[in-house]
Amino acid sequence: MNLILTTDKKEKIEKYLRLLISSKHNLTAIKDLSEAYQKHFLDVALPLSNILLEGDFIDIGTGGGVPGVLCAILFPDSRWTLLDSVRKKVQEVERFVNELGLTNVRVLHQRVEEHAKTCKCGYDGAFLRAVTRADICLEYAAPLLRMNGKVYLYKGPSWQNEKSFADIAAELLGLSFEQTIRYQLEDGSNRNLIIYKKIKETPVKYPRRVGLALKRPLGGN
Ligand SMILES: C[S@@+](CC[C@H](N)C(=O)[O-])C[C@H]1O[C@@H](n2cnc3c(N)ncnc32)[C@H](O)[C@@H]1O
Repeated sequence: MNLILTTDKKEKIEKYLRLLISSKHNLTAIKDLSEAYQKHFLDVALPLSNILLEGDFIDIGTGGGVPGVLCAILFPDSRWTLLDSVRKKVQEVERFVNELGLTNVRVLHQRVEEHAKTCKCGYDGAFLRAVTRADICLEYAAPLLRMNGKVYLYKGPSWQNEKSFADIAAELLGLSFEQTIRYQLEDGSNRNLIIYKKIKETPVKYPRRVGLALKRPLGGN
């Protein structure tokens, strides 16, 4: 991995993973630190080895804070909004952020469709891991990005089936497929970081009202 991990970052990553796996709110099925290191930390960090994240980013559907908390530790000069619609998750992530002393993170309890309506966003990047099908993720993310901003989707092998749906949605949303970064975890699982770039204004009708992206996905049913 090309990422340079200072002692301070290593300590924060371990502290965060310990907080995550010991939370009484069941934010992850993983309860073992070395497994959390592999399946949460390395899953997030490996594909970012040659990427420098600078600017304003959003982690949509952050759950227990993955990937947002880890990215905020790895890239301290970037600013992160961690968003989730489930209050108890957001409160728990807020606690983690305070315990870690991260000053480049804000945590929001909101549905992403509502966030798009209430903020004049202009994020440089939107990250989504394990949220929903790729075309729905793109509808959530595109309206929040500035021009040339990027969507980063963490996907497993399901990506092969999702790509055709995602490409239909991308065309409607003003996004262009940029790159797939393929990587493998120690247990042999194949992973992908999929990157789309905003090349045109997203029509103002997106995202559609709450729930519609899921009910009638742009890529079709
Ligand atoms: C399976 S969890 C994944 C959490 C984390 N990203 C990870 O990789 O461990 C999906 C999360 O997305 C959130 N979510 C789903 N739809 C959402 C929406 N429309 N707005 C905000 N959060 C949403 C859920 O509440 C849930 O916490």
